[in-house]
Amino acid sequence: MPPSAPTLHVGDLHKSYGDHHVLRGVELEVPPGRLVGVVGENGSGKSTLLRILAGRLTPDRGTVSFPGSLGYCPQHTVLNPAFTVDQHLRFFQVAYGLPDLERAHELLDILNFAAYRRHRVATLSGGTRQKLNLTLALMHDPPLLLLDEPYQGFDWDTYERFWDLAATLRDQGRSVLVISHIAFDTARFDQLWRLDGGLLATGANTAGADITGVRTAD
Ligand SMILES: Nc1ncnc2c1ncn2[C@@H]1O[C@H](COP(=O)(O)OP(=O)(O)OP(=O)(O)O)[C@@H](O)[C@H]1O
Repeated sequence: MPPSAPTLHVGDLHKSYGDHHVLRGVELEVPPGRLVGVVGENGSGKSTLLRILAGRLTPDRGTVSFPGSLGYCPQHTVLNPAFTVDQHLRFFQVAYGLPDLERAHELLDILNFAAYRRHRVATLSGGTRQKLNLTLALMHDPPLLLLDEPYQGFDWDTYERFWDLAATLRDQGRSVLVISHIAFDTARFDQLWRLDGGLLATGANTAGADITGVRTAD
């Protein structure tokens, strides 16, 4: 594969719920080493799009292709309250076929929740559950990351750590797609897309300047 080939390619994606046509021909390419944002109003279809890209939902029409594996951090955590953080890591280690948990433990340190390793999920705060949710999406170091508002409930320090982590992954050549609601997040992205009327359009930052293509010189 040539280095400039997109990690993710999405063509003419359509999805309806009954007669509610949510996605109406979404086109998207995400190259390696790019941190891409998707913004849009509540109900515009952002989570629907990400769930389709992650293979959790079948589109009515269209294509999604990417080489290799992906990491998906859904908006709502899918954790088992009866199990500890460590037990979740071990389940996912088996599922991903990882030889060790070195990267997972690194992520626990980066996201600052290593102290909770032996705690059951039922006893964790919402923000700490979300840290585990994100760790489970990243621990196998996939080339493509699909993150649906991954910092919900994070304190400010962890929120900043998340963006440092996302930038590091981008710099290491990963493709990172983040759904965001927060207007001031938009400056963090190399490329910004807005989901509106079922279509993706190039976005604008809060100052109104088009930031799409900031890192697209390659
Ligand atoms: N399973 C479903 N059945 C019927 N309608 C659905 C279903 N899932 C989503 N929808 C509808 O599809 C539209 C898009 O929903 P989606 O959750 O993708 O939007 P979103 O942009 O992620 O919203 P938010 O910003 O509030 O998270 C909404 O009108 C929602 O009510």
